Amino acid sequence: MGRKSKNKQAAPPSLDEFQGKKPVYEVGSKRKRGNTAGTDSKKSKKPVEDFEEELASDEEKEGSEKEVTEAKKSLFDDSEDEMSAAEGDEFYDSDNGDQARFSDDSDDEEALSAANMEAMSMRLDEELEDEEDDAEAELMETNIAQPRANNVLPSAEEEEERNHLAPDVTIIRTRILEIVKVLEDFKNLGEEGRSRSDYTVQLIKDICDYYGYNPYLAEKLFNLFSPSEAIEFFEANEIARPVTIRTNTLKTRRRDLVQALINRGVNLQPIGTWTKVGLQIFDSQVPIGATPEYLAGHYILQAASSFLPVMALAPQEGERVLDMASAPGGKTTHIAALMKNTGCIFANDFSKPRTKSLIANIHRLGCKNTIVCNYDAREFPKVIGGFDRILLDAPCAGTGVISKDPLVKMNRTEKDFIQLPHLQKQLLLSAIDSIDANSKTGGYVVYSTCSVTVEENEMVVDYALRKRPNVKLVETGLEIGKEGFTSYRGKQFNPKLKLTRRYYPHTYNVDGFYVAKFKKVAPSIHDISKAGSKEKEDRARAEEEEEKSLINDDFASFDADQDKEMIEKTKKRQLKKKGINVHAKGAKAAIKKSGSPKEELTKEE
Ligand SMILES: C[S@@+](CC[C@H](N)C(=O)[O-])C[C@H]1O[C@@H](n2cnc3c(N)ncnc32)[C@H](O)[C@@H]1O
Repeated sequence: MGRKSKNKQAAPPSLDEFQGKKPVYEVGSKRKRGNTAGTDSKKSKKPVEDFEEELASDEEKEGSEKEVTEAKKSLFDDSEDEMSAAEGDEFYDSDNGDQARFSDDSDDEEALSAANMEAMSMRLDEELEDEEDDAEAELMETNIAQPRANNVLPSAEEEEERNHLAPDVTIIRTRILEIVKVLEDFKNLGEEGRSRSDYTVQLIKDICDYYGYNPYLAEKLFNLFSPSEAIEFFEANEIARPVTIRTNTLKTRRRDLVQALINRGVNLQPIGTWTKVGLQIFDSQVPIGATPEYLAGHYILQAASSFLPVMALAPQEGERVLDMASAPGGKTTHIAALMKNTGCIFANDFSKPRTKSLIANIHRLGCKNTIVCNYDAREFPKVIGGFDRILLDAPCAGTGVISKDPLVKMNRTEKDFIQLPHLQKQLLLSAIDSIDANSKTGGYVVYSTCSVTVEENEMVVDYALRKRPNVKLVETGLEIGKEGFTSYRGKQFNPKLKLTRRYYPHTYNVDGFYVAKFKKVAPSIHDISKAGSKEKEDRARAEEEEEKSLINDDFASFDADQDKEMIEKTKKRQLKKKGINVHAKGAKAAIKKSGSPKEELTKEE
């Protein structure tokens, strides 16, 4: 059961209603509009830039013409070149634009335009402040005499009885909120004879039932937060993030793009003061993925959080930069823009199909300093080294982009959180070894993921710091973001991990993300290593064995005896797809002999 099934039943109270607060944002409400991407929802908004004011006054003249209040417009053409990771393969990136849709806005809602956005935004902030004051007062009152929460947890008989019935999501929702309340004040509210873990176990079970997660992932994500923050996180994963675009400064200026899009009936606003190129789209009369400006490469549909790793990388003109896992190129093209098409970018990706969308984006956005390559990035620096800066936007479990790909909720298992971190660690070491420690302008590696788990983030970074003492963590230079963990569930990390940055959907209304920035301070023996991915794999296995961490044996090895049958079947299927008769004379031998048997067959036939 997932949360969607609940919609037909009576609406249960929200967490904020339950706690005496009003929600910070709601789908399709004015509140959501006021909640600019990348702006901490609890803080007041700063004024938008001057040019928006100019545009606003222009727009005022034609205000009524530009009212764009039609409900639910599907804004995007399924543009192939910004292929979503979910479509392509198991890896995630946060720029899955085609998932973004607008929700219905109520008819009586005042249309937001460049002319009134400032006023509306201020009004919303004022309302929010009032609501927060009321909520605080209410909470104070409630705190005076909180009764013990009896019968929050179901008795054994109730459980048994319920096993035969369809789950009632209203009951589950209410219980989730009650348990959160108890856990936040266990001493006073906990029922006698019940432990904290009794409540936690029931809460995680309810989270699985209500939001549709598998128990393993629900617990992993729950453990990242306090109980109430965890529910905010799960709630935020049910809501689409704002639709955002990045101005391609190789082709236009943001103010010109704003004017062009307003003329086409697009309601938009700068994302926040932390980016000079981002725009949030509220509503549009035209498909955002098919405007002439889009086709001319003046912008790219890109999640706001995807700007952050590139901003942290801060590439300079004339540098040599490697984007290790670059498809479909949202970040590569941003790097090219910051470098003003000078220097040289190596845009690498291991997936050949994904390099098609990478190449398409590079062409559309007019990047002229970029070379596309198709290596397993663990092969670096054997392929080429000596870079000034490297971005490793690593393949990850995608736990930061669940609102775009809800399948993550059920599909991610324990195995993923062993295999992916293992790959991420190897890739990060390769990145470090491929940097020129004597670079005059750089010497930096940025590691990022669109996942929020500690295994894929702090643990990977901590591992790299231990294995490569010739690097140190430095400030990311990013204005927003929470500090990385320096300890987690009894595990201590390098204290400098606090320099890394975490992003969550419920705090910044952006996709969940993680960013760490390293500076290489000295060369090391590994820099000249000619080891390829295979040797590195073996070495990493040996090292992890030593450290007694577990790596599943089936990771990266497909030639075990029990796999033989499967390998042959796959080969046959590939041959059939290519139109080759698998029953032809000699086909069997060719299948056995070769990984790419086409040539063999042609010869034999
Ligand atoms: C998070 S996505 C990258 C998104 C990209 N940076 C962007 O902004 O558009 C991760 C990418 O890693 C690639 N990948 C996975 N394993 C790899 C490896 N061993 N070497 C290089 N790339 C790899 C996947 O094909 C995928 O495109």
